[in-house]
Amino acid sequence: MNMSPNIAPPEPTTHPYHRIAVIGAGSWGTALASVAATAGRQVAMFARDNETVSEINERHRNMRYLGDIGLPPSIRATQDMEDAVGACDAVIIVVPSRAVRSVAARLALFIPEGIPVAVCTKGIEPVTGLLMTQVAEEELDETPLGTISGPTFARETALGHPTAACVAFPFTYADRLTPHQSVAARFAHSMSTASFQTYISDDLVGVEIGGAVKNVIAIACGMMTGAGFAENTRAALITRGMDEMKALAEALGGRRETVTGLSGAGDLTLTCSSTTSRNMSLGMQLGQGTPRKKCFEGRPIVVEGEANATSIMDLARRVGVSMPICETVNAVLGGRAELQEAFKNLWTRPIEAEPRAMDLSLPNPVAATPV
Ligand SMILES: NC(=O)C1=CN([C@@H]2O[C@H](COP(=O)(O)OP(=O)(O)OC[C@H]3O[C@@H](n4cnc5c(N)ncnc54)[C@H](OP(=O)(O)O)[C@@H]3O)[C@@H](O)[C@H]2O)C=CC1
Ligand SMILES: O=C(CO)COP(=O)(O)O
Repeated sequence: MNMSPNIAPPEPTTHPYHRIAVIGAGSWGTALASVAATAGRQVAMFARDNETVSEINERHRNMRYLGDIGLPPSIRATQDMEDAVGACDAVIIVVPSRAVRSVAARLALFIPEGIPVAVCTKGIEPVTGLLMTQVAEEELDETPLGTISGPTFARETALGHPTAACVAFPFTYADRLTPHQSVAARFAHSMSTASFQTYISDDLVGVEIGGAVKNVIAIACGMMTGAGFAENTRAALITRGMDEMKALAEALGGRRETVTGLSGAGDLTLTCSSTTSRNMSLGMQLGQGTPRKKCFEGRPIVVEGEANATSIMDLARRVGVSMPICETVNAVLGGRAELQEAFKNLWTRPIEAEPRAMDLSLPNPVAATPV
């Protein structure tokens, strides 16, 4: 269990990381590279696609992702991961959850010792139930690992719309004595611009659980909207979804209040109310009856809530946390429940305490009501 945070914001004496490598040149990787370059950092991006590398270096655009947004010309792209990380002071991994382990394993071959890595992917690994930084830790050993997470649509971030995110790294004993010199503070300082506001946290578990679970709740909100339920229903799903996130974070050693911050409540607010969210959008299409194969017009889009619903539920069961909304989404996605019926069933569950500390163990009142 994390103790009280005792953390302080960056000070003028906080030294940023000057050279940042970004591994992954999709929409969020491109937006984060743009933030870092705007903050004055030297940025090297690793992209596996040759055309993307040429476009970024020559036209200062990433046509496949965010193609209409100009990028800072100082960003350098390369297809060679060793070249990207060779002279860096800090690394950002930003690939889909299914690729984090293989990317971290490859990075381990080149990364200089002691260089901090922020894993900005949102998910839980299938089978192992590990958070994304824990997956990276298995491959990168002693590397300091953390994340940057919050309500941050890539496109809006890259366009410079005011955005806020939490930079989370575990605190060492020394960090508690000089918090402004912590990895979290230095990373936050490195990524701060006039439109990208950073906050710091030492509760990596709380921040990562917020980022991973909100995607499933966003699918739930999309499903119920698409299926014709109304605003009361969405507000209930967001609020009770946050309760599920808090309970899981706490069971894993995180803090409940972290989940009320940018990475939990903030990201839920964003993604549960906008079809810019791929998770909300997938849910909405499914709720409207679109077959999965036809969603997004058949294009392969990264939808982390779909990719991680089962691993999140497996993890929740393992640590004994009840997550009825996530369970409903997982059952519908897996074809084990009919969407309308499954969401209606959420409203006939036994009465529970809010917050869930107290066990009321009351029967299902709907089932008990005489007809
Ligand atoms: N987009 C957003 O607004 C935000 C996204 N995130 C999170 O960031 C993560 C990435 O999402 P996002 O950037 O949107 O996804 P995208 O689909 O936009 O991009 C994914 C990128 O990862 C690359 N990639 C995939 N597999 C590998 C691999 N094995 N090795 C190297 N590169 C690989 C892809 O390369 P290629 O193009 O060659 O396939 C692509 O550049 C997700 O976990 C998401 O939840 C977090 C906050 C905001
Ligand atoms: O995580 C995100 C914003 O914070 C992006 O959400 P989607 O993956 O649902 O588009």
